Amino acid sequence: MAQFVAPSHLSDGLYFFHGKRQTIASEHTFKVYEPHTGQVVAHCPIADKHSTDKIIEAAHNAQPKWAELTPLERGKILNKVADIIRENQEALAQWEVRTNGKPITEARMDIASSADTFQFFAGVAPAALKGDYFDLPGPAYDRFAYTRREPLGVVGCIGAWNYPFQTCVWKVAPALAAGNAVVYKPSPFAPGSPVLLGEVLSAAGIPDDVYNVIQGEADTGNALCTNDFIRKVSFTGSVPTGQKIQEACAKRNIKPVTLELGGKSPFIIFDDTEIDNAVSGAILANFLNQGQVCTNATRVYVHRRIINEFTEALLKELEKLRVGNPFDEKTNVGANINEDHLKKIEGMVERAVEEGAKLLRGGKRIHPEGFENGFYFDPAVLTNLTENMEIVTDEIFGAVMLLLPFDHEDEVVERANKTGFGLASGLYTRDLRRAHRIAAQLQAGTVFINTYNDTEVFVPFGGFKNSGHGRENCVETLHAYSQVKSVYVNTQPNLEHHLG
Ligand SMILES: NC(=O)c1ccc[n+]([C@@H]2O[C@H](COP(=O)([O-])OP(=O)(O)OC[C@H]3O[C@@H](n4cnc5c(N)ncnc54)[C@H](O)[C@@H]3O)[C@@H](O)[C@H]2O)c1
Ligand SMILES: C[N+](C)(C)CCCC=O
Repeated sequence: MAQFVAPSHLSDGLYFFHGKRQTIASEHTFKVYEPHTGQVVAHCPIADKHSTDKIIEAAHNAQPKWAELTPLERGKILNKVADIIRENQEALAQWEVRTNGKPITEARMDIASSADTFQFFAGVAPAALKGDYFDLPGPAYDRFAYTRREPLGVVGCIGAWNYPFQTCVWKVAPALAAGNAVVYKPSPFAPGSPVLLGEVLSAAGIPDDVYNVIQGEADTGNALCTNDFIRKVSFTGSVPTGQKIQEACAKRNIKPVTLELGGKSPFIIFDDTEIDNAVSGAILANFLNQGQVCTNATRVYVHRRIINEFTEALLKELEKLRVGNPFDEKTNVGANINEDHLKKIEGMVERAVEEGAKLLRGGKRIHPEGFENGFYFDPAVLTNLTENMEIVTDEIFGAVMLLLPFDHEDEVVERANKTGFGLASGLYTRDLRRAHRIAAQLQAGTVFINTYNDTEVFVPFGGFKNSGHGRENCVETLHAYSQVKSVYVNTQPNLEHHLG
């Protein structure tokens, strides 16, 4: 068992199988960028169907031995994974910054919570992966039934780029705890983190081929979804890709899918709110991770009576915002994932302004000193918006806050729910009865009251409506990575009885 040592480079060896980092031969590659410098740091080979199938087959062969361990035995190994992640928190966080461009202070939180995720599933699996017992007619010791919770086999996971390490862990920890093998395909925009996790898992004692990483784009993802050995797919990404994945999985073996998709969350601020608290909440709901957060609440509804006061306090607070070098402890906003994404955000802001929106700050690419080629965007605040503008209806996935006035509770709830998405929502008020009344009406998988973007590994996370189905981060997740078998028992077989 090799000890985990954080690598000095990730320019090759971006695959993980047979228990170690590997590379493969391929005619096609994609470029890997370092967002904070804008430099190309690797050319990663793309896995075609043949390479994908081979790695999945090895996972299929390795899985039964892993499944033979009891959940407690697997849990002991997963607890070691948590320990190794904690021991290497700083090195892993530094890699997360290089991979994604986020501020180091946020990357440290992602890594710490990933350790908690392994510890949580290691601890709950022995109690959660249990069966039931049922009496049947006759003496209880003659006829009874029981259920067993069994792993699915090999689980295919496909990840997004905004939380590369954490997204991977949210899938891999419960899948492994439930006795499955995993084949993970990261986003080509952030391919390194799952490979580092592979080295951590091996150092903790996960058997070879139980955890694997393949690389590629849509075709590789599709090859994973349509492989017969894959018994479930867990996906994090956009709604259109989620639709394609659900369709591919339905056509090939009716694979169950967990879909963690996009959002367009509302954030409602009532006029009884402490303005400074609401300002902090709105900043957290919009500019965390450069705004590239699925739960982000770009639609900030502010009661008309306080909107001027709120806007003034917000703009004053944002004067302190530091955008730039993500390794600097004082930086609040780092680099966006890539140039295309940055242009997409800029384009949405430009079109909104053309449609009549007023830009109160930011909204443009900037070139911080020393990092001129990195993908930096000055967070935007827009007002003078209408509900049917593209920027108000579509997911931006960038640091753009939209200020929308409202007058009445019923009106704002209706406007908040007027979206196909349903991932998250938030509200700020001192009136707790109103807070819970609205929480019950908001059509979203998570509601934040006087807070935003909290995540705990034991609290379910997932979407309503087009934001997906299935949950991560809770005991029930183990059920999504296992299946129930019912066993009927007759301890007194009596053939005569059955023939009448
Ligand atoms: N709900 C959540 O937990 C959550 C978390 C993070 C991001 N997201 C969402 O993810 C989106 C941003 O991420 P993205 O740009 O990486 O999303 P994306 O849908 O473009 O890509 C996600 C992944 O799917 C792969 N892929 C693309 N086409 C595929 C296909 N046809 N078959 C199989 N795989 C395919 C990509 O290579 C990538 O690994 C946003 O919409 C965001 O809200 C959701
Ligand atoms: C940890 N957060 C901030 C809730 C992000 C969850 C993953 C969504 O992008």
